[in-house]
Amino acid sequence: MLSTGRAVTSPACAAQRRFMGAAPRTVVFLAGDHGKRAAASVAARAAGPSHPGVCLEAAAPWSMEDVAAPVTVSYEESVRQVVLKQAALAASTTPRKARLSRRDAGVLDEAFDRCGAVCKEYAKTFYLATQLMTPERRRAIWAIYVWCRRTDELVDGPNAAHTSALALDRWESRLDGVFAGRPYDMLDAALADAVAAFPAVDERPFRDMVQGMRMDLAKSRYATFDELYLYCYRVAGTVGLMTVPVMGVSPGSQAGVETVYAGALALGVANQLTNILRDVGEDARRGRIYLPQDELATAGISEADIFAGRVTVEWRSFMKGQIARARAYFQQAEQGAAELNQESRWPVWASLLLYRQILDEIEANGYDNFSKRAYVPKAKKLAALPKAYLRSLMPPPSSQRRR
Ligand SMILES: CC(C)=CCC/C(C)=C/CC/C(C)=C/CC/C(C)=C/COP(=O)(O)OP(=O)(O)O
Repeated sequence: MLSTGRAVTSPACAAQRRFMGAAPRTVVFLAGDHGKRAAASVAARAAGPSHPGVCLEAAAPWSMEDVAAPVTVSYEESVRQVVLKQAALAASTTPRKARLSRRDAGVLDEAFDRCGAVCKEYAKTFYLATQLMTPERRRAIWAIYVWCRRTDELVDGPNAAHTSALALDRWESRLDGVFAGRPYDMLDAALADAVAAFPAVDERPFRDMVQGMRMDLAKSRYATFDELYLYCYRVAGTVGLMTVPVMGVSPGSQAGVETVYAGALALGVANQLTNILRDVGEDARRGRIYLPQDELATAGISEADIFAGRVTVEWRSFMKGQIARARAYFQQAEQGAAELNQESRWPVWASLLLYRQILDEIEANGYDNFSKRAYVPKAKKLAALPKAYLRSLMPPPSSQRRR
């Protein structure tokens, strides 16, 4: 249910339009979080009259209070609303018609085997750690992984130069087919079967990921961290929202499903920020800078510095701040990971511990991420597996709390 109240265009929206030439985007403030609402309300009054062409990106139940003072919010807040909505779907058991008949079981087995093979090839450690999960969960995770990989390849793969907005539109229609039980090919059929088996898996994060690919086609600069956050949510945080309903929350958890979803989002954001920090040089050679421009300016770093790969005092200090922020997201992810179903925790801890180590390697390289690629040596990667396994055996902290 959406309000009919006054809404205003956010500064972040204006920045986005500057970069993307997009239609005016307005986000209205939604239920909860009184402190932020008060602050946002002041911002809204300052922003002036409402804007035509309102587009609501976040939808959640309204209270009368919210109707009285709907105001603009940051992308971070609108993503938070998406997460809350996804968490509310966690208990969803409405069956989907997408399951193929028993006759097709052989075809599906083959499709899932293929998904497993792709996962094994590109994400070995993660694949290995999925072996502890129940077969139904494991195959669903592989199918989701393969869909994400194929989506990413549209803008990052060998044929990326030929990917147009139209190709992404077609890919999105195929996605609708998956959720409607009309898969296009075998790999889509595997995903259709997975989302039928786990009805709490919603189409929204999948569509948002395609939006992330659209952003990549249209944009090569990010004005603020809020803009970058939206990008990180779309291309990586969405993976967390797609997979949590499959992985499941520990029956002993008292943490609330929102904590788990927020942790999953945080892991995606942390991984993506890490990926960005590792690849600054590589991205710059493609003319791309995935770092907040306002923060670069404050640090006294110009685009020319980045293109020339200058590892200055300013750069090191800037990188320290960026790394600290990525680590904070990893920390939030830990809280969610600990509350997952025990058999699903291992792959999550493995990916968290492994990816976080890249940040240590950037430090070890003296913050030179222009000419050196930070990578985790094989021995360290292997050592992370038993460490992750031990972590996965620990009961959810919330189950230990006294009630
Ligand atoms: C923490 C909780 C509660 C749940 C976990 C939910 C999950 C699985 C989140 C994972 C999110 C994730 C793996 C996002 C992808 C992020 C990312 C930057 C992937 C990079 O992929 P590649 O491009 O293949 O990486 P490399 O370039 O390092 O090979």
